[in-house]
Amino acid sequence: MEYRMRPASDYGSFSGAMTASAVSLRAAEPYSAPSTPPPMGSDAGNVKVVVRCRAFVPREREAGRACIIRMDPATQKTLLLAPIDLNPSTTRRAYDDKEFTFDKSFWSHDESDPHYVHQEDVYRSFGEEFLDHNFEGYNTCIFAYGQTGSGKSYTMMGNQDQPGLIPRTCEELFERIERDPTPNTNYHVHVSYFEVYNEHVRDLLVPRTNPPAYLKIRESLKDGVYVQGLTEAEVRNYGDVKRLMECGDLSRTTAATKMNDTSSRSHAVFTIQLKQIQHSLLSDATIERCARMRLVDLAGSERANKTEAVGARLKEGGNINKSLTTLGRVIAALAKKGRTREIVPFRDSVLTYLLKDSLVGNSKTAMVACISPTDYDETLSTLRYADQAKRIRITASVNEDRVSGAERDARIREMEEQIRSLQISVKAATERRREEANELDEYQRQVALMARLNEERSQVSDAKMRALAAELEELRPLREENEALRQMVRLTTQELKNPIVIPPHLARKVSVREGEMPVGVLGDGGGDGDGDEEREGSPEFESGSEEGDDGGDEEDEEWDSDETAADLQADVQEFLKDLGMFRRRGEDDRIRFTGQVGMKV
Ligand SMILES: Nc1ncnc2c1ncn2[C@@H]1O[C@H](COP(=O)(O)OP(=O)(O)OP(=O)(O)O)[C@@H](O)[C@H]1O
Repeated sequence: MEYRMRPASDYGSFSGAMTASAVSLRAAEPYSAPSTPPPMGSDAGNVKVVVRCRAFVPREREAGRACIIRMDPATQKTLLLAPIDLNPSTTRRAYDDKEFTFDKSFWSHDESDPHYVHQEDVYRSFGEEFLDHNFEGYNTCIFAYGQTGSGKSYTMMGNQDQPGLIPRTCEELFERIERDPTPNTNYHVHVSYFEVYNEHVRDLLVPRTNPPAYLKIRESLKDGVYVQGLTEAEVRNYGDVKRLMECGDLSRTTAATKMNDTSSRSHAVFTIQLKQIQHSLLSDATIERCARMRLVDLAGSERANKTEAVGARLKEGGNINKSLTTLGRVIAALAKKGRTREIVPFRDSVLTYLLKDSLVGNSKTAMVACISPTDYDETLSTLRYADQAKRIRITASVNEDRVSGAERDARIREMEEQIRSLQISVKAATERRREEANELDEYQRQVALMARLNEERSQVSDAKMRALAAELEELRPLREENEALRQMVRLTTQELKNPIVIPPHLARKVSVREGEMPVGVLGDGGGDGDGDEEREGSPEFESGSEEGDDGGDEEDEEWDSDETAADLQADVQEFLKDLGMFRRRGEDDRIRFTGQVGMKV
C-alpha cells in the first residue's frame, strides 16, 4: 500500500471535528471523543500525559515517507492525519484523521521549527516539576511508552551529547543538594536499576552471569511491591550515578531489529531513593522525608511482520507485547475506576505488578507517549493508550515522619533489640546448617566406604572362584579314576557275592589261561546268582575248550575258592580305604575354597 499526504492546508485549524474510529487496534478501549485534561500544573491527581513526536530516522528519510503528525503548541493538541491510499482497490479500510489533547504535545520532528522541543525543554517542562515533588516528599514515576523505535530511550536516557530525563533529573538532584543553604539537613541518595526481560527481573547493577540470576518480587504492607535482593547503591554525587547508569545500560538487553538498530528488548526501571533528615536544635526533633523516583523506559510495542523478528527476537517481542497489553488493560480498568467494580489485573504481568504502586498507590505519575511521524496504526494505538492513561486518578501524599528526640532514641533501642534477636537466630541457623553439612559429609563418607568394601569382597569372591575352578580341574583325572575304581569295585563285589561255580567235572576240562580270572569266577556277573548256570556256548567256555584241546597234558588243579575270596576281600578293603582318603581330600578342598559344607565333589 502506498500513501500520499494531503497538503497541510487541507487540514485547516486543529479544531476540525474528528469521528471515532472503527479500526480495531491494540488499545484496550475504542476511541471516544477526546476529553479535555486539566491544565498542566494543576494538582488534580491525574496521571500526566505528554506526547512527543520524533524526527525521521534514516530508514524513513530514505523511503521518502511523509510526516502524518501535526501538533499545536498553543492548545497542546496532536493531530494524526489519515494517509491517502493510492490504490483503494487493494484495501477496503477507511482511515480518518484523529485528534487528541494531552498535557503537553512535544514537537521534536523538525529542528528548524521554532516550536521544536529539545531534550532540555522536555526536562524543564515536567521533569523539573517532578523533582520538586520529590523534594516535597512525594513518590513519583515517569514512564515512556510507544512503538519500537519511537524515541523512548532517547527521551528517558538520551545519549552523551543529548542527555535525557534520567541523567538530567539526577544531575539536578545533586545540584540542589549542594546548593541547600540549611546546615541541619542530611541527604541520603540510593539508586537501583533493573530490567524486566521475558517476565524475569534482573539486577542491572551486578555483572551478568550465566545462567542469569533472576530476582523475586515480594509485596509487604510496609514497602508495597518490591524486588527482593536488588542492589541499592548509595551515591554521593552525580559522578557516582553516571557510572552506575552507564554500567546498567551496558548490561541491558538490546538487539538490532529491522525497526531499530539498538532496540531495547526489556523494560528498564531506574529508581532513585531520596531521604532528607532535618534536625531541629530547638526541639531536638527530626523530620524524615522519603521520596522514590521511578523512571521507566518500557520496551517498544511491535508487530512481528514489521520487525521481521524470528527465534529469540520473536519470543521477546511476544513477551513485550503481552506485558504492554496487560498494562493497557490495567490502565483501562483504572481509567474506569469509580464507574465500575472491575478488578485491576496488576498480577497478570511482572511489569504491571511492579508498577502497581505508581499507578494506584501513593505516587505522582507521568506518561511520555513517544510516536513516530510515519506509522498510522502504531501511532493511533499509542495515542489511544495515552488518552486512557490521562483519566487515571492517583492520590499521592507526602512521606514525612516527625520524630521527637525521645521517640528517636526509643526507636533506636527497639531496632538494636531487633538486630540482636536477628543475630541470635542467624547464628542458630548457621550452626544448624553447619551440623547438617557435617552429617551430610559423614553420610557420604560412609557410603563411599561401603562401596569400596563391596568392591573388595567381590574381588575376593572372584579370586576364590577362580582358584576353586583350577583345583577342580586338577582333580578331574582323580575323579575319573575314582569313578573307574568304583565301577570295578561294584563289579568285583557282585562277582564275589555271586560267584559262578563250575562243576568239578567241567572245570577239569577248562584250562585257565595265564593272567585270566581263576575258574569258578568266570563270567561277567550277569548270572542269576544261583551258581547252577552252565555257560555252554559262551566264549570263555569255547576258549577254555580250545586251550584244553591244545594243552591236554596239564594237571588238574584243586581251586580254593574261600582263599581267593579272602584275598579279593582284602584288596577291596584296601581300595575302599584309598577311595575314602580321596573323598576326604576332595571334600576338604571344596570347603577350603567355597566355604560350603555338604556339596559333593
Ligand atoms: N527526538 C528525537 N530526535 C532525534 N532523534 C531521535 C529522537 N527520538 C529518537 N531518535 C532516534 O530514533 C532512533 C530510535 O530511538 P530509540 O532507540 O530511543 O527508540 P525506542 O523507542 O527506545 O526503541 P525500542 O523500543 O526499540 O528500544 C534512535 O536512533 C534515536 O537516536
